[in-house]
Amino acid sequence: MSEKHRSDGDVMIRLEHLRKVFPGQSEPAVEDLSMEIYEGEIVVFVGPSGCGKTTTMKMINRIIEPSSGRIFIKGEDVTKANADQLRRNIGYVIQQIGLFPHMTIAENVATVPKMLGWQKGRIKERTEELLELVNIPVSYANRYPKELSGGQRQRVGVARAMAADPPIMLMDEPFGAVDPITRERLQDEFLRIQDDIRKTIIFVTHDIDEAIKMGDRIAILKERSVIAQYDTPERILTDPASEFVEDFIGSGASIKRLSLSKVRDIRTGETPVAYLTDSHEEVRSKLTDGKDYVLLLDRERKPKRWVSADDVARDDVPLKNAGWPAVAIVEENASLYDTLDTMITSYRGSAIVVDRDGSYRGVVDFETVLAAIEEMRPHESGPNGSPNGLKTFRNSPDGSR
Ligand SMILES: Nc1ncnc2c1ncn2[C@@H]1O[C@H](COP(=O)(O)OP(=O)(O)OP(=O)(O)O)[C@@H](O)[C@H]1O
Repeated sequence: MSEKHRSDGDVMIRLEHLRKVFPGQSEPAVEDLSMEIYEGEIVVFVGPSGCGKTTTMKMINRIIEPSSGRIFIKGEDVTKANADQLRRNIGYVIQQIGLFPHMTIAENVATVPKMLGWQKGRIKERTEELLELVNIPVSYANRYPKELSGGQRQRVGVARAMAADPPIMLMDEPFGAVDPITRERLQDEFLRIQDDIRKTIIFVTHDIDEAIKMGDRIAILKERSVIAQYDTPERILTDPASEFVEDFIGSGASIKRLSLSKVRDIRTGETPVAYLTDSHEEVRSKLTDGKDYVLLLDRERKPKRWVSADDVARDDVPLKNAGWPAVAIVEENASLYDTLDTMITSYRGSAIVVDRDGSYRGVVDFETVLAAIEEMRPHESGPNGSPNGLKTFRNSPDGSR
């Protein structure tokens, strides 16, 4: 069950012809939405402002009552179920104003367990466990929300939503109100947590890049929550269903795809290597057959320095000072996007790939990455082909693009 992008999971949430017309409005906010959400997946709702994302999400926990249509959770029709009961099974994280300002961090996290009548000891234990999970020092338990940073408040919001261990979580722009660096960290942390907890999550965002990063599946919504495409990030990027989706993805679909591919999935190259403890003669012997550089490794095979023939010409310069430091290093699970970024800023235009322990595995250069991009392209020709390949992923049925 832990594999990403499964298509064979159990359906956790089924929405059938959901519709919402707010009182006094002539147009529906949500017109006729049907979809299935698989257990353990993160489904991201993304779409332009006012298209109905929040309304749709709030109908799932019935903060907003649907005008018509039905909601099933694990096959059970909950459209008319007791709404309080329902909400206990659904954690809810909202942007910014999520926390109760007059309650301490611990009290905020304990809201639902308290409502459920848990014993004090159990609540304390759970609160501490959750604060640890979301990276908040337990010593902050008695602080008030205003004494925390924006990122910390968001973490507490996530902890609170998870308190009673609900199988479903709704997250409405949960990381929207923090700076980009904190946001990225919160996203990474949350994905790490999700790897363990495997909740079924509906995640609302404006940001297509966040959707691509967080989603096992993405629902791109148009006005009135009409689904423009509901698919995996890969499929959305490689095969956008319409011009609307293409426009929503924006420019650089190929570049965005690079954030989904890992460097370990492509063929890495080799470079001559030697050890810092080797003799100069030994290092020089590797610089034959047109090889210009040798990568020097330490005893644990961690990359340390690049050297050329000139750098090792004199035996009196110790190898640990010869050449220049090897700094453009990426882990095998780095995305191609990050790898490319590292390569661009590196002196040699290549990156050294290491395993989790930091030991040398290989090198990648622009050619390797370009070859990988080439392989990602569908092998089609004709009117859809474009020389730079950047807009050719779309496989339109009418062959018009
Ligand atoms: N309580 C309400 N009463 C009347 N109209 C509402 C209400 N809540 C939302 N709407 C309208 O329903 C439509 C969808 O709003 P909703 O908040 O669901 O959109 P959204 O996609 O979440 O937007 P955003 O991304 O800007 O948060 C909008 O036109 C909005 O004005």
